[in-house]
Amino acid sequence: MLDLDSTPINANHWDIFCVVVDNYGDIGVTWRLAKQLAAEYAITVNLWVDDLNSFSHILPKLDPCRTYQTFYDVNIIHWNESSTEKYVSGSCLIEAFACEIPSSIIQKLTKLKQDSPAKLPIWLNLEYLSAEDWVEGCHGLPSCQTSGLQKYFYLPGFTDKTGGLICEQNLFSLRDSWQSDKANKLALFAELGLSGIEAEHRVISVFSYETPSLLALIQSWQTQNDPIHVLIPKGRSLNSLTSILPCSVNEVVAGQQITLGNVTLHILPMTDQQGYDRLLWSCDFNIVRGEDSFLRAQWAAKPFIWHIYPQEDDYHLIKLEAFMQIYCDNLAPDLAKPWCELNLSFNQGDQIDTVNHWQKLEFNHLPLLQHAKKWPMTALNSADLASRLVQFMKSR
Ligand SMILES: Cc1cn([C@H]2C[C@H](O)[C@@H](COP(=O)(O)OP(=O)(O)O[C@H]3O[C@@H](C)[C@H](O)[C@@H](O)[C@H]3O)O2)c(=O)[nH]c1=O
Repeated sequence: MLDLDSTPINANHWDIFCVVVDNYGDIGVTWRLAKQLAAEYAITVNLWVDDLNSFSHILPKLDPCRTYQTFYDVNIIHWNESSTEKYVSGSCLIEAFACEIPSSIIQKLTKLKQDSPAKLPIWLNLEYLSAEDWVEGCHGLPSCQTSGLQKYFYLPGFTDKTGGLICEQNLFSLRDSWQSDKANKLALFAELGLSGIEAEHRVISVFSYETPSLLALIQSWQTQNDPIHVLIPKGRSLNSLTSILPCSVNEVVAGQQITLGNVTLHILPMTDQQGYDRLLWSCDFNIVRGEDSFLRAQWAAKPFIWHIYPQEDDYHLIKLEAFMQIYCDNLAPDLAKPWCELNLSFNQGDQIDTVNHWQKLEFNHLPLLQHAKKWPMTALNSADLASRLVQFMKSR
């Protein structure tokens, strides 16, 4: 067991601080990054997280009652007042998504700046992913704090002037080898306890927020000729389906199977991130949300709908437009149009348009799939986030 009192801390270690605002995205992104830095760059990473209960949904082996534990060579520390008192500075300090590090740490850093400035860690604020144009101009900018310390803005993004996208070096080869054999997906479905799925059946995963569009889509699939399996982890998507569930949402259990005409809803347990990646690789279409599942759906090389995290004054629709524009850059207009309209209407909760655009796209499934296969290399734009981050650190 890791214990900061007894463990010698390598002065080159990195600290990543994460506040779980809601759901799993904040911890999802920082956990991916921490694992990759440890595995590919042999960096000792301390991941400080304020809510281990949420974290345990995507890392089932995590014990929410323990302050220090290590998985995949990442030191996971429950961030609270007493644990942060033991903070020892390393070479990099990442505040994820503008979560504010405690004043006790700022005081330590301020003192370090006076006593031995060369030992100050590079302090970064890792921002949310956006495809908007302004990201290039703000990525890497320094910001002087009232404490006199300097912090940099690190902005992920899709172009070479941004901080890049999280993607492990071997991810695409693992995905390709998984997808090259249909037996893999069938084995995964069996492992998850899903029955009745045959190799040629259409399988769609759903990890969305609440929206009437989801209900409309599932109702439209019910009347189709071919079987469709909808895989839904227990969570927020189900709140939109109360009118078609045989019981209340609270009574729904993982493993449950609900038949609605030609549609079978399979309720899934949450799995770890690796399991979720495999699920995305195994489905024909994925409905995803937030930030991390949105990116992983792109890496899965399958067509998807992005249910973007709603923001005030519909700002999220601007972010959605920005992404759709780059995603459709090399896509034929007669395909790009219905795909964008499907995403927009799904996000706006427009039931009629969502179903109409879905139906238009169905006939174009193959070209959309071909585009989805090409997209990951285009999006990655020569270097992933972790490698750009390591370069960024070297250049400071
Ligand atoms: C369904 C499932 C997801 N996951 C993981 C994948 C992701 O890492 C994580 C989900 O995170 P996201 O897709 O980002 O969606 P999200 O909606 O959960 O998270 C967020 O979105 C951000 C944009 C907001 O700022 C956050 O505050 C947060 O709300 O859960 C699993 O590991 N196993 C599973 O079974």
